[in-house]
Amino acid sequence: MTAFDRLSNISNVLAPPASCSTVQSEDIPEKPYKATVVGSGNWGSTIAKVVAENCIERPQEFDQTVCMWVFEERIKGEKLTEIINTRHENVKYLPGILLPANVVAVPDIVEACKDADIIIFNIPHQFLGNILRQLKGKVNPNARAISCLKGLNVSREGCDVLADVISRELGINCGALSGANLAPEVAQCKWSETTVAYHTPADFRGKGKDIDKKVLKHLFHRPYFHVHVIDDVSGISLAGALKNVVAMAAGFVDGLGWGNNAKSAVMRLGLREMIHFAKLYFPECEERTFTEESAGVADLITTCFGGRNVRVGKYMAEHHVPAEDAEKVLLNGQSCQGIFTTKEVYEFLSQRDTIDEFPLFHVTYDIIYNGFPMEKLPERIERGDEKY
Ligand SMILES: NC(=O)C1=CN([C@@H]2O[C@H](COP(=O)(O)OP(=O)(O)OC[C@H]3O[C@@H](n4cnc5c(N)ncnc54)[C@H](O)[C@@H]3O)[C@@H](O)[C@H]2O)C=CC1
Ligand SMILES: O=C(CO)COP(=O)(O)O
Repeated sequence: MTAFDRLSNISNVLAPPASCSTVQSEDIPEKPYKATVVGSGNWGSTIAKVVAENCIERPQEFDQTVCMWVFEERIKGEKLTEIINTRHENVKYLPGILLPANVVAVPDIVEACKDADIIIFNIPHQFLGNILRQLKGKVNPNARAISCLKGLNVSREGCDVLADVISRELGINCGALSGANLAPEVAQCKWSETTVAYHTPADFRGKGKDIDKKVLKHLFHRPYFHVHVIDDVSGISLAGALKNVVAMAAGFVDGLGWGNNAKSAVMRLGLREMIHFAKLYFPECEERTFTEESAGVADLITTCFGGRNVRVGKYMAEHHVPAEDAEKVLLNGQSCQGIFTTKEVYEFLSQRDTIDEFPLFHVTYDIIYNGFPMEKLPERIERGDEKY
């Protein structure tokens, strides 16, 4: 039985009571929008859960089935897709959380996306290029996308936010979702906020026919997951990527036992470098995205206190091991994006000859990749901080 054979059974089981629906007539589209999630890691599975809950509550607005593309692997001999579709739990990447039965795990990326009106990308960013190559020319040309990825694309040509890479490669408009959202907390329905950013495209087909900001709010907002929708796609994307570099440095401070004041200093300078980076290379960004949105300062704080990046940095300091080893020991297959982003940011700033304007990003790179002693971090950031 394929994943799709199961869909009709599932939607029968899930037909919601009429009282569940809070949809107003103006929100009802010509045909319910179909959402697909690409990715099934810690955050991918959590966002699939959030979206699937909303699809159940809004049957006139959204198709009842949410396909979730799963990078297939075997867990004790069983396929992960089969486990998800029968037990409704992602036992590897989001253990202990029951996924709604309308989340259907699909191992074939093209099949998962083929009828989607909205494709939500949620994978570690080192895998994005390969995914887009497989999807190119195969998605509905009228589809829209949202990137939940936190990372950057750096090449010889420059630096792009990932929403722009998705738009360019697939020819579909792409916004972003980013915020102070540690997945295990959101998955347990603990209250949090997030930021969604979306530009209505020039070829917008009209209300009821196309995704707009209100549809996105309905798709992602939950009583425990408060969505604020803005325009600044580049701003929330950069903030989500760059805070991972700062969190690695915050982890070094934790591991060295230097205390809260030192960690706050690193976070302060980190926020300053994040904003400086945005102003220099993405002038369309708004500074207040960094200082006022969940995707800005709040995400920096939560990641530096409870995220995987800070834990990896701390482990490196405590055990004197390379970042990749710490990632393997701590994360059971999950990914620490700060390791890649630190390198990508360093390479981009070096190409542009501006690395000296970013002493925290620079020393974090030197610690992870060049064996620079982390105890000397203050010397590097004190000196650099006075330059601008
Ligand atoms: N976990 C979290 O708390 C949050 C994560 N994010 C961001 O969301 C994005 C996705 O992160 P997570 O879902 O947490 O992923 P994760 O860190 O749990 O990564 C594991 C995922 O990578 C997949 N994978 C492994 N090898 C692969 C391959 N060769 N090709 C394709 N996929 C492969 C695995 O199947 C699994 O789904 C990242 O950019 C992350 O920074 C954003 C907010 C919160
Ligand atoms: O982005 C996140 C929280 O918003 C998750 O951060 P980590 O990847 O460090 O766990």
